Amino acid sequence: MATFEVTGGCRLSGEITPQGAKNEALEVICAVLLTPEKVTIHNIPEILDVMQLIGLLEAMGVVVERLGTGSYSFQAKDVDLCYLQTDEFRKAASRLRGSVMITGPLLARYGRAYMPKPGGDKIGRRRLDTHFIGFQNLGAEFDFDTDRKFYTVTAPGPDRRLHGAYMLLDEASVTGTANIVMAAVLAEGETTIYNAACEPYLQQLCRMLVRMGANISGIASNRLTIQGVDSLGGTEHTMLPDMIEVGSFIGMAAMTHSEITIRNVSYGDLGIIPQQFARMGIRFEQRGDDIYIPQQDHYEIESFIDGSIMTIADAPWPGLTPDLLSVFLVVATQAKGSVLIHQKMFESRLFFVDKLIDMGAQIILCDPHRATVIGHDHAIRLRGTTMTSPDIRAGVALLIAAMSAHGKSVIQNIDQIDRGYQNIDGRLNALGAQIRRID
Ligand SMILES: CC(=O)N[C@H]1[C@@H](OP(=O)(O)OP(=O)(O)OC[C@H]2O[C@@H](n3ccc(=O)[nH]c3=O)[C@H](O)[C@@H]2O)O[C@H](CO)[C@@H](O)[C@@H]1O
Ligand SMILES: C=C(OP(=O)(O)O)C(=O)O
Repeated sequence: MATFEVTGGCRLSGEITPQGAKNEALEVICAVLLTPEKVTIHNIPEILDVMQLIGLLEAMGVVVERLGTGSYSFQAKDVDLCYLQTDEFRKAASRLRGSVMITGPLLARYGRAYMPKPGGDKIGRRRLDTHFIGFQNLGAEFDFDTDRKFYTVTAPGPDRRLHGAYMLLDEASVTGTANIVMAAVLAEGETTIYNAACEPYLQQLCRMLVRMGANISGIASNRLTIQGVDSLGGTEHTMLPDMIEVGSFIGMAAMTHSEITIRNVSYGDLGIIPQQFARMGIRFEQRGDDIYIPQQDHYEIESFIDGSIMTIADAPWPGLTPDLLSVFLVVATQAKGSVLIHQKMFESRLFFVDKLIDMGAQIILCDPHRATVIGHDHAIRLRGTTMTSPDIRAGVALLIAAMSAHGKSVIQNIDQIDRGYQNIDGRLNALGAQIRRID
């Protein structure tokens, strides 16, 4: 089990550029299955989850070429659907969440798809109803083998083609919307998806599909209308920077009293994230497309206008992404003031606070969804300790805690961090951190 040994108390300085967005990568890479033509994608983060998805596509027969760092071409001329019924596929696909998005494209193009229960973070129940009810709305038949935890979907009729439909999703599921959009672009007729997720990565997916020949309107809204087409062609696509990485670096700079510049953040696509950090009292400046964070000794959490304690809660885009709440929580441990962190979407994502409490943080876990943090205002430093990363974002929150702490910390199970952050130790050490990877 790979481990980080972190020497706390080092201030960072300099510039850092965010990697391409993990969650966009998982969507757009699955979309290459929609066409026999070549699709070239730039700014792909070469992180564990993404490399596993690329490996999965290769095993399915997609010809993948690495053109340079983060640039790949994909050509899905002949896809081996039989591979999808092998144990090897089952094991590989169940290692990551994003693999679920091969279902929509395969169903659209070949009229059938198979999928094991996908992996991803163990952060509570992660149902897939939205995906499969969406496919059923398009006419597909669906079967779930409860013993093997295996899903099968089949398009209707002898021509095995999906049919456009109106649907109101019961929740704005990100991967669910991506899957249904990818199924609908090749369906016959018009599909309307209301209560669609509309975060920037979905917008990017839709724009890429339009360049491939799809007909989608309403992009960036929660109501997408898709006129099905007979086939799609190749394209070239450049991915956005990862907003979760940007947010993680802002929090890290504040916690470690560091002065850093985060380059090329695509500020307009960060939504409410900068505003939320500002409400935590963290100062920063937008400089062109960069974010400059000055060294600051204190940051004070605002109260609401009526004087009540601030709540930071997640919500579907344009609300605050749930993937940053662990970072907000750890940053609050050294703020002046108190905050309630309310993780509405996932029910098992806050248990890592036990580790922070061991380190000396003042946190009350109210229930699985809510934690109250009373900040130390840097009067008391966290103490280094040994901990295990339970999920990708808790992992990075623990890394931030360790970097700010007094003494050495050991973080085990850092595969969880590597799932989403590329060469995080190398990039942070270049700014002055002391993180040692022990294999
Ligand atoms: C590979 C990928 O892209 N993963 C992201 C994707 O996962 P994923 O697409 O799996 O997450 P979903 O959007 O489906 O839902 C996440 C959770 O939130 C709940 N939910 C969702 C929508 C809603 O309106 N109300 C609600 O309660 C769901 O029941 C589920 O438990 O989106 C999540 C939510 O932004 C992120 O945490 C994940 O990083
Ligand atoms: C929950 C996350 O990832 P996944 O959906 O891939 O498990 C995340 O990126 O924070």
